[in-house]
Amino acid sequence: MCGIVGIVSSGPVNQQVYDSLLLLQHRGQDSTGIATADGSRFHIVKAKGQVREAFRTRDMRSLLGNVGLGHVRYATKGAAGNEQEAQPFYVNAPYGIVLIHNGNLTNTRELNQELFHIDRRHLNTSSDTELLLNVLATELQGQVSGLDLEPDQVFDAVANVHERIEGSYAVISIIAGHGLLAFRDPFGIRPLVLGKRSDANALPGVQRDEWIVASESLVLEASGYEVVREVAPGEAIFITQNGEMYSRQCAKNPVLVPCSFEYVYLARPDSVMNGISVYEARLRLGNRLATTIADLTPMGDIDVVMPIPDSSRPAAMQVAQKLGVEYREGFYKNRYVGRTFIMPGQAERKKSVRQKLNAMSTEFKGKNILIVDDSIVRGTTSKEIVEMARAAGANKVTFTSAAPPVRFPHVYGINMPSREELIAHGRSFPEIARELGADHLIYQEISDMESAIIEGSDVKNLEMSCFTGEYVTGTVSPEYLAWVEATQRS
Ligand SMILES: O=P(O)(O)OC[C@H]1O[C@H](OP(=O)(O)OP(=O)(O)O)[C@H](O)[C@@H]1O
Ligand SMILES: NC(=O)CC[C@H](N)C(=O)O
Ligand SMILES: [Mg+2]
Repeated sequence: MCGIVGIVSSGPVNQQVYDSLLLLQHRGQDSTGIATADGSRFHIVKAKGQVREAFRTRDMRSLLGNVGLGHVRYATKGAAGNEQEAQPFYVNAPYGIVLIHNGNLTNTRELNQELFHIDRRHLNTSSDTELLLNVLATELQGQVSGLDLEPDQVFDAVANVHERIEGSYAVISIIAGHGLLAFRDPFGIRPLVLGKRSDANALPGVQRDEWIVASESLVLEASGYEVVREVAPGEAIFITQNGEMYSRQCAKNPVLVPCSFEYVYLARPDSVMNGISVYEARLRLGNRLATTIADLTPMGDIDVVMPIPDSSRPAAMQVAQKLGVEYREGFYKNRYVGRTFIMPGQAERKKSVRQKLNAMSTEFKGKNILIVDDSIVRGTTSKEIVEMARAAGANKVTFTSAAPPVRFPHVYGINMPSREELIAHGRSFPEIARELGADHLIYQEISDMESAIIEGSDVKNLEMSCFTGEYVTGTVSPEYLAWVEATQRS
């Protein structure tokens, strides 16, 4: 999923980009990077790890310039621990371009061939973002003849990029000496929001705006930007170094199909995405789940409802309220351990669940516990949690998930490439419950998840492939999925 941000100001942007990345840390913990443009000169710092540990004071001092972008990575293509694949990526022609990307391309094999055999471009990593940058550079090269660059030339290049690449992509890029470019794939699978505020650095008497594009609206809110709007699916925004903003629809048949998993787990609850408050969507997911639970479980069987911190809290609160059962927090969370699902490697994820959560026996002894999590993917968290609840003296453990069973690989920016690792793949509900060690297991229905998320909004469809096996981009074939399964590690 990754977190991305780009800013155009008339003063230095390094601290603003850094602060924004801290707010997006929940979207990626593998590596991080910032690029700034000082006139036509780029300054780039990227490193493994999280924002606070990656950037030193001397790095920040080197990041000069009034246009900047930043990235926190959760790897989906290439290796998580590889510094070479940390973003941003850079190419020197035309003009000099740096680029960051949230999403995952699904035609990388074809692009690799095209870029090498036709465009004569060399790629030095297995990152799909490096491919994307080189496609953009090739298409931009095709549009320009001199040193000048018109917004329409940039938009024509993006239109060609849309024709060539497939998958999900929210992209921010700086074209040296010209400005900041941002665009979103024709399905708007990954989020991107545009904001502005009056530029306090502007020269006396000059009125200009400072612009920001970011993965989540909370970044804008926290820094005093007003939300202008979401970047539309297929749309490109170009903001010159002087703060003039241009936009154009660059895709032929754009249609909004945003990722359902953003609402279930990825995004921060205080963000609004595509007009939907993530927090409210999670409350509604809890309401719907409560109805399913009430249909399937005799109420006398539950003494307390418990969330698994952090992401399931809003849903669990609603489940408790709707069922009229007490809400208790029995798992204490160590705030210094990050999100376990986005850590690379199963051994680390498993170890971290124990480091992160501890069961307080006073809340469990002799009780029938209904546990609510936002989702069960590999079952890493739920297996450990059930064991911990039992060790803490729980009588019966009912495990519930505010999302439906995850049965299919995700190829649009969440690293779950193989079916085998998904606990719900090829298993019936009783079999999954047995695997988890739970007495009962209840999942949200797919249609309830969809309605809960989009209720009251203009969004008509959601990208739900990991629940349904239906992929919105046409070329995701069984052969492609088998190739991903065979070649990608999670
Ligand atoms: O079945 P699994 O493979 O374990 O994946 C699902 C779990 O991972 C996530 O938690 P995470 O610790 O990443 O983040 P959170 O603190 O936001 O809940 C999610 O909230 C579930 O608890
Ligand atoms: N999760 C993401 O958005 C990943 C971006 C890109 N595919 C990478 O692996 O670096
Ligand atoms: Mg969790």
